[in-house]
Amino acid sequence: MKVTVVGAGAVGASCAEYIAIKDFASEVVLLDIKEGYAEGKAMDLMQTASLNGFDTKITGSTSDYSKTANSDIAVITSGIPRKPGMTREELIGINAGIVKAVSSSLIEHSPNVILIVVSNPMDTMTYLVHKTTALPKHRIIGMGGALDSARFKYRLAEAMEAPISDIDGMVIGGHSDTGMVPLTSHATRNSIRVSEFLSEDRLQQVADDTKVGGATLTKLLGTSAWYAPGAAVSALVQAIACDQKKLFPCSTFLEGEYGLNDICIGVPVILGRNGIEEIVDIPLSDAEKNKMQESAAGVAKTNGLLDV
Ligand SMILES: NC(=O)C1=CN([C@@H]2O[C@H](COP(=O)(O)OP(=O)(O)OC[C@H]3O[C@@H](n4cnc5c(N)ncnc54)[C@H](O)[C@@H]3O)[C@@H](O)[C@H]2O)C=CC1
Ligand SMILES: O=C([O-])CC(=O)C(=O)O
Repeated sequence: MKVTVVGAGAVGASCAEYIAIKDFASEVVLLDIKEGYAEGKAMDLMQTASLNGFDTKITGSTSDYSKTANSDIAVITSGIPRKPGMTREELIGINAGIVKAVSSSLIEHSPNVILIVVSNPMDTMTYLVHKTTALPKHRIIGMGGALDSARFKYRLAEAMEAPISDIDGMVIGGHSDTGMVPLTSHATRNSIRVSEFLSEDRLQQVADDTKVGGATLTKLLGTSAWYAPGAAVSALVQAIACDQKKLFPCSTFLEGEYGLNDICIGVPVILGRNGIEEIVDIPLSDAEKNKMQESAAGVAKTNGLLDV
């Protein structure tokens, strides 16, 4: 199993590290445009192998896509992150050109690749890849919901003073400060609805904190987060590589599911060796349906800024 990660910055390197530590891939190639940067990150990570007990071979490349040839999975993290006070949508001007060029180079060298798009604004970047490449839709996956759901579970556990392993919950919708739809009515603590433990106001606070999870960290760090994003990407890569058939919310091209068309947005999907093996269309309450429609309208507005 060969995995390429484009962008050896904060998220790309974290993602490569988690993939290596889980030891399910034979090879990880890190690629960046900064001269020597990916090679340096790869060497540094390889020097953790004997300490962390993995055999995954990590190599680096400066813009040489021949090194990525025949990748089974490729992750696109190349592009700029936001600074405090910015929205993800403001990154579109620079990141769209990068994501378009990178996806085309990846596919040229790995025609059977499954692409995972991370660069922001992620739903629009996923749509861009859908519109500008000939890849079938099940091989274009946007990562956002897995991260947002992890943050949702963190906030729920915090509010209930419960261990995170007790909590289950999911966030669908657009990966944006306003567009996320945390499914509070479906969230549970060991199969008991979280509304049994938390007041309506506290649950609303959890949902609000979840939606601005990325912005909160950006304010604290001066740039956006990388540990949880890297871990979320590695979980998707592992689900595909190991054919786990796991359910994650991912951004995928919709054709009528959730009443939406011609858009990539976060919905529950099953991930296995073929990429997105099924879109799971779950029943939503009227309030959740409305939030999903509003979220889609926001993503569509950003998509309208693309030149496709
Ligand atoms: N979807 C999600 O849930 C998340 C998305 N992100 C996004 O991921 C992206 C990366 O974030 P960070 O790693 O923190 O940024 P970073 O600045 O640390 O790393 C980005 C890397 O991309 C490289 N790069 C730029 N243009 C390139 C090109 N054409 N080819 C190859 N490499 C290129 C840069 O040299 C840099 O090393 C940002 O757009 C950020 O908003 C970050 C966290 C979560
Ligand atoms: O907040 C950002 O800009 C990066 C990101 O998507 C996240 O951490 O959720």
